[in-house]
Amino acid sequence: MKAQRLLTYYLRSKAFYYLFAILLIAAGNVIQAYYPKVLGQFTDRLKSGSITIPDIERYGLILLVIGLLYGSMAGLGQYVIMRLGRGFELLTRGSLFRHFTSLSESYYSKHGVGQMLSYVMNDVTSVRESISVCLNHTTNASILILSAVVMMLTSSIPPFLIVTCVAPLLFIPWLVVRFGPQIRQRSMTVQNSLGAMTEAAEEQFGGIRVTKKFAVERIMITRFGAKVDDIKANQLQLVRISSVFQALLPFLGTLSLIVTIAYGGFLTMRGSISMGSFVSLTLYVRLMINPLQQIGNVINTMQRSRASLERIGKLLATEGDIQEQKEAAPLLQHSADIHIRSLSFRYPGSGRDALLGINLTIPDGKTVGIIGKTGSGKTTLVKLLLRIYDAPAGTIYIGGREIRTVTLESLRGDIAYVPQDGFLFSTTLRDNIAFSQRDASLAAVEAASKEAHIYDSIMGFKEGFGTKLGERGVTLSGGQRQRTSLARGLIKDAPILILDDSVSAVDAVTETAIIGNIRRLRKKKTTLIIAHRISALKHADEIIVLDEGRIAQRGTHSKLLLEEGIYRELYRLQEGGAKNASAT
Ligand SMILES: Nc1ncnc2c1ncn2[C@@H]1O[C@H](COP(=O)(O)OP(=O)(O)OP(=O)(O)O)[C@@H](O)[C@H]1O
Repeated sequence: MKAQRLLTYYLRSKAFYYLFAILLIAAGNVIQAYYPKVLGQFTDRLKSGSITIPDIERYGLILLVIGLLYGSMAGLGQYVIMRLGRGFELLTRGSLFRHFTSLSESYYSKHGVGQMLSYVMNDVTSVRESISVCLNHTTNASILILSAVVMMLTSSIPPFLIVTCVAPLLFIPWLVVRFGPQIRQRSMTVQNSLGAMTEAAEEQFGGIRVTKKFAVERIMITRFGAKVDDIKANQLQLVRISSVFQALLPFLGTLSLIVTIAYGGFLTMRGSISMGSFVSLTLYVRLMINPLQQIGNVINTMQRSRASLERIGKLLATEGDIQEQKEAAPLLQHSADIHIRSLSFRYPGSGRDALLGINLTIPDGKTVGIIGKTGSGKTTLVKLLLRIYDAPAGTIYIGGREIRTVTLESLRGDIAYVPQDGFLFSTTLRDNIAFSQRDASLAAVEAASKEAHIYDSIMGFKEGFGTKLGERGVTLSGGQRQRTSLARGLIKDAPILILDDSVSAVDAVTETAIIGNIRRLRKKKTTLIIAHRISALKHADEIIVLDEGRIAQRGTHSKLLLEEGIYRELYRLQEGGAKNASAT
């Protein structure tokens, strides 16, 4: 599993530091295990009446040194382990992010942003905590228990007494086998419900404006409340089983202590062992109760983190649907003509074809317009051109090359795609426009903004192109956002430009001006204009009318106006609307 490999790789690469930390903690605990011995000797001296004031000072000093050494060594060891844990967190988050960027749109359409955040936040934190807590507590506990056992065995306490006293602890492995898988299973359920809650939260926050406009806050609160209740129920189940498990381990320790006091006390009364041995034995057994609690903690945490590791592993094993061929070469730019041959496409899991039998040629340097009712397959065609989804083999060619045989970077680099609602990042307007051309000069950014008719709006902001968007910046209107996104596409000056309803949110006058600019700029460059308004594409060399995934009509604007069909009907409706509007 990839996640486990990531963990093993990290632990191996930092093995030296981990070893150093473990040694420090171990040494601290070995030193701490001396204190019952010191107290036992002190008790015997006290009881025999041979103790002097300098002896008391000496014993006090020894205990102080034990405390200081233990505190500093174990503390430093813990610090190193915690630091390394943070390093793992960083590495895993980076790997997950890189992996997310390699996944295809079909993954994102099925998994919400919230769920992805949950992997990056909850699961990674859970694994990080487990590394730190497990190493820390395991070292602490095992060394302390081992030291206690060794010290007991090397003391004057009879071995049969030691074995009897620690016998209840032999049930620990049984408890681990009994409870471990259940804790892991329930942790998995909790992590899944946490993911669902983060996803719901992300969706609710994203849609908060719509919620408010429709005054359905109560419904949204109820829906979100249901997710929270789900987590609560799952977490309570986990807490219940974890608590029982964690309580049983120290309970076994308490049983040991009871046996020690009863049996050890009996032997002391009979004079079989000294009072000092009895005190030491009691302290040793008591010393083991805390480590036992820690072991319980470790096992709990480990089971939880195994659940998270499994989730991360599954995610890392998911591969993007769109894979680049090993022998893929860059798209040659001799010619930017597009050929589509008998293309039919159906989305994975969908019951109907989004495109059916499409044959289309866009000669190099020509402009083609695509119009059609909503849902007729216009955007699907673009997604296939960009390989957001894979079209069947042998159906799409650019510059004479089947698009599956070219590198994704060159394919997407040679196409400037301007969607209807291009996402703008929370950064400056300049950075948003120069998104794919990071080194573009301010003059180039300004020129693209002028072509997209957004320049004046930007200059109206106090900080011009340095204006920040998003949470701490300005909020653009729908039309301003669209034109900023258009400027981002135009600055790319790519061999192929695709406008997907990219001027739908601007007024008719601005649209005419923008289309005029695009015609001038793209005179000898391949351009695909998708629009609902005929005015945006009537100048195209060829216009395709899509209807339910098929090409219903094709031709120039004037030819299509002469034909009976969807185009003429649309023209009649749109022109009629425009005339009515101008008449009123
Ligand atoms: N990811 C998807 N999974 C399944 N079906 C999809 C997916 N995306 C689109 N579709 C379906 O494919 C068909 C064509 O959608 P497409 O987005 O291409 O239409 P469109 O012509 O661009 O519409 P609009 O003008 O509204 O943007 C529709 O029936 C739509 O429901």
